[in-house]
Amino acid sequence: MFVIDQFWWVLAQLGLVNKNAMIPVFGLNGSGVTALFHMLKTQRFVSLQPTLMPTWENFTVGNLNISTFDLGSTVMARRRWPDYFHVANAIAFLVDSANSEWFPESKAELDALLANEELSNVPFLIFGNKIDLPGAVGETELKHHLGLSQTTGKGKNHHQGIRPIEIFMCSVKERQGYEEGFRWVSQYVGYIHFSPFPRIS
Ligand SMILES: Nc1nc2c(ncn2[C@@H]2O[C@H](COP(=O)(O)OP(=O)(O)OP(=O)(O)O)[C@@H](O)[C@H]2O)c(=O)[nH]1
Ligand SMILES: [Mg+2]
Repeated sequence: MFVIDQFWWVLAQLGLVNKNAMIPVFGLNGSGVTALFHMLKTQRFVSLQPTLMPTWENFTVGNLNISTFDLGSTVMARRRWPDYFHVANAIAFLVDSANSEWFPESKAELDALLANEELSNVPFLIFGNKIDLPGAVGETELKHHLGLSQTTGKGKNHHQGIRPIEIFMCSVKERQGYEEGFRWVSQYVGYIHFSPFPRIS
């Protein structure tokens, strides 16, 4: 089994077969999670109501088949986020880069995720969304507000025993930036077996 896994992994790294990964996507209210999923599935940008019912979503970016959940971001929904940690091969976290008032709360939620032991080896893909809006901050400023002084780097990187973490500025509306983020994270993930089901608690 180990040899087959290694062989499959090499093919996947060469882009010859698709990888699968479970990547829960979190973010504060209105950061653009549902709009992102909608764009990835239908190539269309829509204005949406806040998510109230969790849904399970699937889409493909490059050679990565991504399974994920749209859980919403109400206080109740955020309490359920940890139920999905044990199935996560990576975490994506969206920040509305045009809503500076909410940067401290975004930082607090992101810090809590980064500090969670269950996620200690899980790569983090952070999106600074809505760069199309006039008030959006740039990458350096957003990194400062989120306390991300050192990130892994956007290229191909070697595992150095340190959790990969990187930020990608994007606009779901303008279809910019998010695919690069998923391509970056794809170098760290890709498993044949995973359970898509949340823990019952
Ligand atoms: N200008 C602009 N608006 C965006 C972008 N992405 C999302 N939006 C809009 O922002 C609003 C909130 O987006 P949603 O996708 O519903 O946000 P969400 O993260 O799912 O929010 P909750 O369901 O409340 O957790 C919607 O009206 C989207 O159309 C973007 O890149 N640019
Ligand atoms: Mg939503």
